[in-house]
Amino acid sequence: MPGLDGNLIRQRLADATLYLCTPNRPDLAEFADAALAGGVDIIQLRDKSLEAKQELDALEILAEAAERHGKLFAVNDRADIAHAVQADVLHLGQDDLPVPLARKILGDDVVIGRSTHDVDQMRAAADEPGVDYFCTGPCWPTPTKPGRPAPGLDLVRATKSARPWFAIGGIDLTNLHEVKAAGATRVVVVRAITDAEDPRKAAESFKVELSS
Ligand SMILES: Cc1ncc(COP(=O)(O)OP(=O)(O)O)c(N)n1
Ligand SMILES: Cc1ncsc1CCOP(=O)(O)O
Ligand SMILES: [Mg+2]
Repeated sequence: MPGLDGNLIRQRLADATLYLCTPNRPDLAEFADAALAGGVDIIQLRDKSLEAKQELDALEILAEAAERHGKLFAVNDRADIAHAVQADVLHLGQDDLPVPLARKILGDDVVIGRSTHDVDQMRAAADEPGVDYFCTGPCWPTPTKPGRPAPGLDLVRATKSARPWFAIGGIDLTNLHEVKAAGATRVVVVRAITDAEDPRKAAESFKVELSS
């Protein structure tokens, strides 16, 4: 299956407001379908426990689900795997592969995102060549990323960029209004959708709140 054209991926990124990271799970195909039907715009496999073959299998499921819904699928950390599966998006943290190296592997038709945790990193990601979007956070300490200190909403308030950027970390439907009031229009979530009894409804509720 050929990958999407880079312009189409960047158009979808420009329209994206809800980004979901999910671990692998036995019902991954049904879960991804529900989340994407509810309005998730980008779905990332984030699961450090997987062997490469398991990761490839899970990514195939996400790629097919994203294609069915006209949305984007993302690989975390690994440019080689992103290249192998023709991912739409690669997400890189501060301790991951440098962006220029990832670009060498992936070319220009893949969106690359960056994590940032303080004002200096945020400003660097806002200007760094080869970066398409970045994330700021955690907004609140979160068990999903243990040991990562939370810069909190101050970093969201400080963030200004022409590039798309997302707030991340501890965000749920009860505190989303605070994240929006701090200036974010796009969010990344994990537990708020992966732990939801009805992932489709949870995604729909996020989209309603993000569009108002
Ligand atoms: C969309 C998105 N934002 C942030 C992260 C976190 O990346 P990183 O800081 O490299 O931490 P790990 O996820 O690799 O543990 C992400 N994966 N996706
Ligand atoms: C991967 C990552 N990076 C910063 S916070 C975070 C996890 C966010 O997870 P949750 O939405 O469950 O708090
Ligand atoms: Mg990483």
